Amino acid sequence: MAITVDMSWVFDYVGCIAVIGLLYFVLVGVWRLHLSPISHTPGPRLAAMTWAYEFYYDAVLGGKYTFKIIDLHRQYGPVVRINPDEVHVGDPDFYSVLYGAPDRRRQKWKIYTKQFCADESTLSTIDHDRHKLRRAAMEPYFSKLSVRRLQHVIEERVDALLDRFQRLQKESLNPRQPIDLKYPFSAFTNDVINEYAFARCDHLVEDPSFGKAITDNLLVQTRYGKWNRHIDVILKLVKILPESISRRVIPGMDNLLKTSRDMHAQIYKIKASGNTAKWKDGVDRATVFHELMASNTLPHFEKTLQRLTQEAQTIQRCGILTTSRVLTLATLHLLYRPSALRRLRLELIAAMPDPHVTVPLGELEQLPYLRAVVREALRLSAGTNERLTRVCPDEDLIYYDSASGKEYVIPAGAALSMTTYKTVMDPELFPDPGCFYPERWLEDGRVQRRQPPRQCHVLEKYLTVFGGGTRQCLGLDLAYAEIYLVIAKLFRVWGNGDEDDNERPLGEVGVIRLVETTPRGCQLASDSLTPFPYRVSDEIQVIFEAYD
Ligand code: HEM
Repeated sequence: MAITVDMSWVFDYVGCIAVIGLLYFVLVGVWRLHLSPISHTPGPRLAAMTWAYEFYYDAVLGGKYTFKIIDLHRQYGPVVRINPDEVHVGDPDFYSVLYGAPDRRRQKWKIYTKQFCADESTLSTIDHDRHKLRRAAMEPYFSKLSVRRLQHVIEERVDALLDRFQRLQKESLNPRQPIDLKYPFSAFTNDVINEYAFARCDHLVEDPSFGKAITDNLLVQTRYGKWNRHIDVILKLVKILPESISRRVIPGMDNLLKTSRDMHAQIYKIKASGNTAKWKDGVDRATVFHELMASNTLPHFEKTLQRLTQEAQTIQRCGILTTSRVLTLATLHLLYRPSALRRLRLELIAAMPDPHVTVPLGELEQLPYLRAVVREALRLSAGTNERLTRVCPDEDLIYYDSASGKEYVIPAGAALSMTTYKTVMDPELFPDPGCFYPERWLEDGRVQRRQPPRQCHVLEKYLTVFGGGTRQCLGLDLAYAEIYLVIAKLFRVWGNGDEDDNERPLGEVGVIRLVETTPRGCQLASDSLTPFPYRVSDEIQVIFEAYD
């Protein structure tokens, strides 16, 4: 006799769950489209209804949402809703309103900070007052004054880098083998941040591959930021797996964990030696963590090992690829535009007649063309090329669109963002935005003959690559110091083969040749917090030909 099992209850349950699910999605959709405090903002309905819209551009297409947002502004105007909870403003003049003066409270947004995977760091701190407290304790260490006082620390690494460039051909089995510039420059910025902030040096500049694996791992890690923003649970799960497994699941994970362990051990040592004779032992100057531990303003609960390890990791991560990208772009564009390089070198030779004599940073920063080159390289790097999101907890922000006469009120508590890449690539502000024209930063600068000169001090306010307001980059002065010192010293002694042999300036050591690389090939292909495109074709290949 056949036994029949009544399965109808299973179908009843499934049907019930499906109806509840459908109802939930309908209600969420109605809320997002019609009832949410930002429902009046223009934008694609799909983006307003579901996160899948952004996820598609971020994850499926791979870092394309910034470019899509720029398109959306063309279609919908200066204010666009880009996901269920966030509004994006495309007007560069709104920057100071959004990021605010020091007395305006600005919070970060949880969904934005998830990508840093370091919730307790200053960078990820959501609350305005807590951020202020954490930042104030570190600020003196990264101030302009401190950076100038430690110029010799940075300069020692610049000299090591230049030394290495001179030896490259002799060290290589194939002297015609080009190198990808991002590796030596990332090795340099890595060494500097470790020396400057932690009084330790891994000597990546002297490493045969310039610490290639470490840079590659950092690049891979920047990609996880996007995924983590959407589905952070995956990384959380991977982190609790045994390391032998997690390193196989996620490439670059072993480096992330190793850095975290190293930092942890280093901070543990400092903490353990507090109030003992060993405090500051083994370092020739107090590190930022000695200062943080000793800080009277930072309460005890802010000095935990876990928090300070996250702080150390973000300082390191923030300072390496960003600055290295600017150095790489400056070198590429100067080699590609001989007239700009010639003008820069004339200025450097006059300012540094003996290339071995140290020129104070303050003097280098006053050289007009060098200053213009640094600004233009920063502009082309776009800093972090993703939007920076803020929440204004206690004021509505009002945007008035003069073209349409419309006023948009963005209510307190809503997530609001702007993208520096959009500003620095705006042809209205920077004609021919993809091209390298340091001249636009000179007082009477004009990019093309037919264009009227623009006042460069007017442009300065649009160079927002370091962010703005209370959350502006903490390492700004350190980054400037690295960029000025490398570009000045590098191009003081290396040319591009433009001069006759008998015109060679005193101290010139060789020629840098660009190999099969064009600025067009190196334009931004995908957005991420760290401005490096990932495609292999974006390598910037050069050969250093040292004179005998
Ligand atoms: C050209 C190089 C650099 C660029 C373009 C850059 C850009 C930025 C930007 C845009 C932010 C704001 C992020 C946000 O609002 O969420 C930021 C924050 C930060 N940067 Fe940089 N950065 C650079 C170099 C450095 C260096 C060398 C350090 C090393 C100390 C550093 C450390 C930090 C830290 C700690 C923060 C968080 C500040 C805070 O939240 O108060 N950056 N950076």
